[in-house]
Formats: sequence, C-alpha cells, structure tokens
Amino acid sequence: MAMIAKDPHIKKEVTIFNHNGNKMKTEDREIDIIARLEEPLVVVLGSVLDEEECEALIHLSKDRLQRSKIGGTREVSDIRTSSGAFLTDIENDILARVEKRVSTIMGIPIEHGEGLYIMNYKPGQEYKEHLDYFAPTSNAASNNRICTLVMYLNDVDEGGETFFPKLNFSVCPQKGMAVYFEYFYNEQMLNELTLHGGAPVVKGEKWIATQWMRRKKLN
Ligand SMILES: O=C(O)CCC(=O)C(=O)O
Ligand SMILES: [Fe+2]
Repeated sequence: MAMIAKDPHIKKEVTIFNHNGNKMKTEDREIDIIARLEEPLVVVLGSVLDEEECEALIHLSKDRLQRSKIGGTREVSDIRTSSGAFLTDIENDILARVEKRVSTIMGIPIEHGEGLYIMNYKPGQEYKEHLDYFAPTSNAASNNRICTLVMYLNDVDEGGETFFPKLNFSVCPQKGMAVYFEYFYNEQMLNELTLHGGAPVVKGEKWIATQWMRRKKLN
C-alpha cells in the first residue's frame, strides 16, 4: 500500500480520516480511494455501496420523504429544494451494515452521527452552496458537525454534481461512490473552504445518502 510522502517541514493540520493508499478495508467491503485533496481534506471514494444497498436505502426512504429543511431551526428554504428523510428508528439489516461501514470510513462511532439522511432531487432541484457546520451562534454548535460523507445512490443523467466553489472542484454522482470531507481544522479558513452544494439536476433524478458526524455523541 503506497503511503503519501510527508515533508516534515510542511506543517499540515491533523485530519480525522486515517486511511492512506488506494484502498481501505472495512468489515465487509474493500473501498477504493480514488482521489484526494489534502487541505481541506476532500476524498472521492469508489465501491462504497453495492446495487442492492443503494436500492434498499432509496426504498426505505420512499414513504418518509419530506421537503428538506436547513439550519439549527429546521426551516424550509430555497437554499435546498430537494426532499429528504432521516433513516432513524428503522430496524433493517442492510441499513445496519451500511451504518457500520460509514462509521469505519469516517473513523467515528455511529453514535456521533445524526442518522443517514436520504435526499432526492428532481430536475431543477438543488442544494445551493453552504457549510455543513452550524454557525457559532446556533444552539447546535455546542456539539457541532465535523465531517460529512455523501454517498451517491444512483447515476444522474445530467447535472447534480457536488461542487466546492472555493476549491474549483466538483464530483459527478456515480452510483455506489461517495465524497468525504472534513471541517474540523484549527485554521478556520480551511473549514470555510469546504463550502459546497448540490448543482441542479438537469436530466433524470438524483438520490444521495448523507452522514454528518458530530464532535461528540448525540443524546
Ligand atoms: O447534493 C449534494 O451533492 C450535496 C449534499 C450536501 O451538501 C449535504 O448533504 O450536506
Ligand atoms: Fe452539505
């Protein structure tokens, strides 16, 4: 497994994600590390979910979907026009397996997670650029989010990229792949560079599953 060469003279901030090389092993699946940007850390992952898992997550969310809300106050807003559902309080083997894998990928116990959030975007729907962490003035900031994994559950015919405007970088949704990024740096400027959004879907639809992790356990 190739390691990233570290120059001791370059001061690099500590990251949460602790996988190097081109593959990572989880309990039940080998995941491909396809591309990475170092600071802030943004990692593109392949082979995270198989077909059956993607379909099961979509299916589990179908009769729970509601217009997505944003922020600590959970308001409906033009910033996010998709529909979504948290897969919490569901007993399902596939969901449990996926949650375990997500926790291994992110290197954080699942108790720090808010539950998988499934989102569906129809043509024209989008999630405008935003930061995933809560503003310091928000109540939720006392146990703030520190990293995100967005998993793509289907192929989008056109549009729907996850874009990072300050990094001039975007990820095209491909079924079973994912993008991971973190914003737990001491250097606040690095956190702000994780500004991102979901570009409008042009053709087809887009399904994703997002896991946001908090600094401490929830509840
Ligand atoms: O739709 C996307 O690609 C991005 C989703 C996102 O930003 C989020 O779930 O926090
Ligand atoms: Fe986001």
